[in-house]
Amino acid sequence: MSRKLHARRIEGIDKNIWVEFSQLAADYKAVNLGQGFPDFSPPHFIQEAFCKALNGGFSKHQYTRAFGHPNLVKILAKFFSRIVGREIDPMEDILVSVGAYQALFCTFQALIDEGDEVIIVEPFFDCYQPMVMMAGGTTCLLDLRLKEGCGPVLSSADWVLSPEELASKFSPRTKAIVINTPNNPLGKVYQQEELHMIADLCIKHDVICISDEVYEWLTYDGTKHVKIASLPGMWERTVTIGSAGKTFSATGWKVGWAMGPGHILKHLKTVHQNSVYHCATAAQEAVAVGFQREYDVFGTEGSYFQQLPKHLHEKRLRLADCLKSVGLKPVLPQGGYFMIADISNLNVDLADPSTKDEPYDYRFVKWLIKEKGLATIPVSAFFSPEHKDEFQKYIRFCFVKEDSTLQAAEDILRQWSDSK
Ligand SMILES: Cc1ncc(COP(=O)(O)O)c(CNOCC(=O)O)c1O
Repeated sequence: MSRKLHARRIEGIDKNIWVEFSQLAADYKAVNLGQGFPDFSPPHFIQEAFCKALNGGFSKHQYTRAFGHPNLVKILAKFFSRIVGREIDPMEDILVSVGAYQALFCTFQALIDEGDEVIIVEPFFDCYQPMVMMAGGTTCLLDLRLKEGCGPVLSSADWVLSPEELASKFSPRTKAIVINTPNNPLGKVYQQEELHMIADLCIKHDVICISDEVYEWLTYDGTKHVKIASLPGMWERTVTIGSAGKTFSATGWKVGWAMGPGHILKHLKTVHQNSVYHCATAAQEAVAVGFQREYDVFGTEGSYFQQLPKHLHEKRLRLADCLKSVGLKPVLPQGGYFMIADISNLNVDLADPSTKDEPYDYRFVKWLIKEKGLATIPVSAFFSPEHKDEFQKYIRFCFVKEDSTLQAAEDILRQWSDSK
């Protein structure tokens, strides 16, 4: 066929970090600290809820309400009304999606037009920029910067927004700003004053805030997660993105949601009903049961939302100690699943000719997979093409893994370090 096949909207966004590196990790049977998914099962109560749904009669095997299974949207509204301090309408203010990915896609497709600018804070979860481009928008990039006078052990809190630089990115063409807190890959948790700074500018310039909060329950050392939608004047202009996969360690179920005022959500629903239309009924029922349980035990030791961060806290410190012991410089995350580490101290002969034109961190990660059998993710993948070169000396480790997996990774790193 001689005619051009692909649509203009997908030009330049065909490469995907997850497709490339997950395949490489599988091909080399590497210990996988790469893609962000637990290598353990969801908690029993939600597995049992899924089994009960599957054996709960025909209706859980058939279509349910397009914008979200009634049991799920009702408990999501009830649960998060208590968090944001306002009444959330389950039928108007929530769209259940195929993971947070689809909630993000519906948001950009529904709200961004040709010529609209979207402010994205770097480093960012890689799909934001391609999704803005597919919607016809333009990205306006803003870097988190390492603040002056950081201590010897870096924390994600050391990366901050410049108030002046942030303000300078807002223009009459700015339609939205995307924030992700806790942040992937850095693990930064935006503090109240930073969120107020963003909120003030959104209100001043009449801009939508898209707040990706999929790691909302995973904060450490007493760090508090604040929902920007709960700040004065922000509910009306914020789309909050959530993920049952990250909330209940069930990434394969692909249940997520967008939450916000009905006058915005109605447009996301238009995209949803003209694309995916519907999410898995049984999985939604199981997530609804999970949230009802968590509603009943919220804030107590029995809550999974308390237990998981406690469980991951130890893993996070153990990984940081291991990385430091082999000459890497970890950045301790305030939240999330991931820890980045500076690899600039390591002199490795990256002789593989097949990767010579790739960024240094890509080449290093491929070498680590192929030669040492350990999978991680290059952090320049979380930067725009325009800024990739400035951030090629970090790699990302995922620590939401069984202790045996972390031990296997440590053994590889220590053997390598001893042999240098
Ligand atoms: C910030 C963020 N938003 C959204 C999502 C997607 O969430 P869901 O799985 O619910 O679609 C993810 C999942 N990331 O997983 C890939 C990785 O970083 O290793 C995410 O990190």
